[in-house]
Amino acid sequence: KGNHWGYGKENGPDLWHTHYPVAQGSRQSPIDIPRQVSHDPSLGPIVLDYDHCTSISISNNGHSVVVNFDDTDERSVIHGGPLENPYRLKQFHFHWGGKGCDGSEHTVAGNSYASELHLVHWNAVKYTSFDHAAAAPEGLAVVGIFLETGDDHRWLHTITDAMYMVKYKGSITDFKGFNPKCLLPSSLHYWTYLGSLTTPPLHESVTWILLKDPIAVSEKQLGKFRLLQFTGEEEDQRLRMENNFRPPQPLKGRRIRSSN
Ligand SMILES: NS(=O)(=O)c1c(F)c(F)c(S(=O)(=O)CCO)c(N[C@H](c2ccccc2)[C@@H](O)c2ccccc2)c1F
Ligand SMILES: [Zn+2]
Repeated sequence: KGNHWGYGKENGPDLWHTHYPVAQGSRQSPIDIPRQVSHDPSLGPIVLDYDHCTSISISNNGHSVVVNFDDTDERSVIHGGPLENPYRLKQFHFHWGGKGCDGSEHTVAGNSYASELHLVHWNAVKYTSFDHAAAAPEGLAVVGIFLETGDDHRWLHTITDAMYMVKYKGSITDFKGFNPKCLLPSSLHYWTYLGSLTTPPLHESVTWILLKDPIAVSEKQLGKFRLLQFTGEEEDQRLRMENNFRPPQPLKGRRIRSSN
């Protein structure tokens, strides 16, 4: 109905181009990362400076579960790697599949992971607001981290425990003092390429930085993501939030670089 986009048959990724023509643009995300990627020795390490980061809330916006941060100053930024400026952390969210199915957005040599975490940052040096940055070519930097099923992730519990408070679309609750540094894998080796948001408005404004090493989370923890609903409490339809991922898009000649 209308241009309310989603992940269902009637409003899913294959239909987004009708309201968001950029969906068929030249730098869309996600993509498949091929087995062989050119190594660029000039690419320095990515630095995640989250020590004074301030999470504010956790919310269900009908598309994903989102942890929002206070981005009114340079408290939590990433810099280095392919980035010319520091970028401020604004929010992070996840994409995941159905029971026993993979749900990452990027794939590696054709293989999907169970889930993918996105840390969304914006360039507050060059742009005056997130919304301006979000529509500008160098405006956003999103760090992607793959989740694979394995042992329990000791810190992910804080997020999955809060999920029962934001089960329905439109719900939000306090979520202070969470530092996403605890969700990083041991190695910060990464792939980087120029792409887009993977949801409408699909702005081609993202420098993607994908960490090569996945983190392990348990099937039980992933199951808690699927207790979330796409729909609001007042709606009679109860749609379980799962498979909220866009499939890989054409590379269209883009170069993908690998850190050491
Ligand atoms: N995979 S992705 O990183 O491209 C992505 C998502 F997949 C995604 F689901 C979201 S979302 O906020 O959960 C719902 C869609 O707006 C955002 N959220 C964007 C956003 C909103 C507020 C703060 C940071 C990021 C997105 O909603 C957005 C971007 C630009 C302009 C308006 C909205 C997003 F950036
Ligand atoms: Zn995302």
